Amino acid sequence: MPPSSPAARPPAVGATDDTRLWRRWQARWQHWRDGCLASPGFQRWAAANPLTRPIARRRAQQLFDLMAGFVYSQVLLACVRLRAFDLLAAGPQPLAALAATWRLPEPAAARLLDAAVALRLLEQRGASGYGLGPLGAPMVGNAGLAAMVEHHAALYADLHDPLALLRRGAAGEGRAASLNGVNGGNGESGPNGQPGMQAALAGYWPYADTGDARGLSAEQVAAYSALMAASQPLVAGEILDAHDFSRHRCVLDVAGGDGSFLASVHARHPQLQLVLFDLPAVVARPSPRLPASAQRVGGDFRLQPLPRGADLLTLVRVVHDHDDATVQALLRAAFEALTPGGRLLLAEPMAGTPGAQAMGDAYFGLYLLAMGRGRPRTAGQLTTLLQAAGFTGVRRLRTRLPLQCSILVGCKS
Ligand SMILES: CC(C)=CCC/C(C)=C/CC/C(C)=C/C=C/C(C)=C/C=C/C=C(C)/C=C/C=C(C)/C=C/C=C(C)/C=C/CC(C)(C)O
Ligand SMILES: C[S@@+](CC[C@H](N)C(=O)[O-])C[C@H]1O[C@@H](n2cnc3c(N)ncnc32)[C@H](O)[C@@H]1O
Repeated sequence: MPPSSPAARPPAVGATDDTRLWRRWQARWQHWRDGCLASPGFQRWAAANPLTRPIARRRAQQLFDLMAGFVYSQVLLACVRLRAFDLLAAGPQPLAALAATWRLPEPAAARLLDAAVALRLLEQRGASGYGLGPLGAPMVGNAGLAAMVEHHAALYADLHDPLALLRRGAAGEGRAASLNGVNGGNGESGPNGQPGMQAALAGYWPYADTGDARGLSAEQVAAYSALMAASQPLVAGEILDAHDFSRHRCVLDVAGGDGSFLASVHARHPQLQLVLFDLPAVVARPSPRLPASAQRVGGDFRLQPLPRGADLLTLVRVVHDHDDATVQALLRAAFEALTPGGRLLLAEPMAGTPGAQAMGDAYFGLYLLAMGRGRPRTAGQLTTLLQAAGFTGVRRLRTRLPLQCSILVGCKS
């Protein structure tokens, strides 16, 4: 039994005899079950037995999908690069036409199209050729999803050697844990804590490993700011539907990127005063949808106080980028900046989200490791951090697609 499994841990102080007995039985059952599932004989029997066969087939398929997932991702990437979904939005097209448009030999185009059909991204439409599939149709015109798929090239490169990534990441975490102040890095070491070590995703998000991020140039923030602006519609609608913004007077969006979220707030609630806070190079980016009346403040929230006076402060896809010490300081600064009775709204994908567990600890766990800082947190862990900063009445708001973001709201009472 692995030492970290709950059954192997010593019973908590005060555990009753019943609890100890229950844990012992649980451990025995788990040991027996693991032995069965690992045994080729049991696997053969379960696949042959009509009662257990559906379970055996489903498990085999799930394991195969885990092994082959990286291939599926590249099929999706090829479709995105060829703009296959937007192209087929107008209607199905025959193989010859698609191959000509893409300047691919017909057999190569057929290979890709058949792969996309098998993955339900596309559908075979008889004599008409190929049309959209149920998983390809939501990609039509969705610049945010297309940009997400494209930028995964950096993560894919870092995951090439997962153990090397984990070892570099562990070195970075050790260093972060030894820091006392709120200043994340000292600027001397490379991404992931190794001097001179260059990692693709850490280079894409340069603020993650920079002591004073105010010096980042327009060029350094361009790619990630464009990705965040393109993908912002995935979350803005969820947040605006979940929380009643009309009860507020002034919204401060901290680390709000180029103002895309505030622009969506403005489109629904034009009466609200808006303040955008982000790194100087980010707030300087043009954002045509943001009204001229919106105030733009450039700075590093680890090094300077936040603008005061808002009665709603939003942190959208921000906190998971940072280690606990930085988050604690940021939440305290947010508490200070809000007017009495003001609200803090924190929105991001959260670990342990029912039905989307893989998104939290698997996808964002490794994503943020490759990025060089931060970790996915559960709603419970975030609630504890919010309460420690002084917020009361912290509650989770319902969102339609928790895969994309979950929301917590707390009050400065
Ligand atoms: C017959 C008919 C018409 C219907 C019957 C059946 C029916 C009701 C079907 C429903 C069809 C439907 C409405 C489908 C909708 C699909 C949707 C909305 C799909 C959405 C997918 C969203 C995805 C895949 C989101 C992915 C998000 C990702 C990968 C986000 C990554 C975020 C990152 C990397 C953030 C980075 C920031 C940092 C650095 C961590 O701070
Ligand atoms: C993942 S992006 C999210 C942007 C935006 N909230 C959204 O959801 O589209 C994180 C943002 O935090 C900003 N940021 C990171 N570290 C910061 C710091 N120390 N001070 C101010 N902004 C920072 C980045 O520039 C970036 O715009």
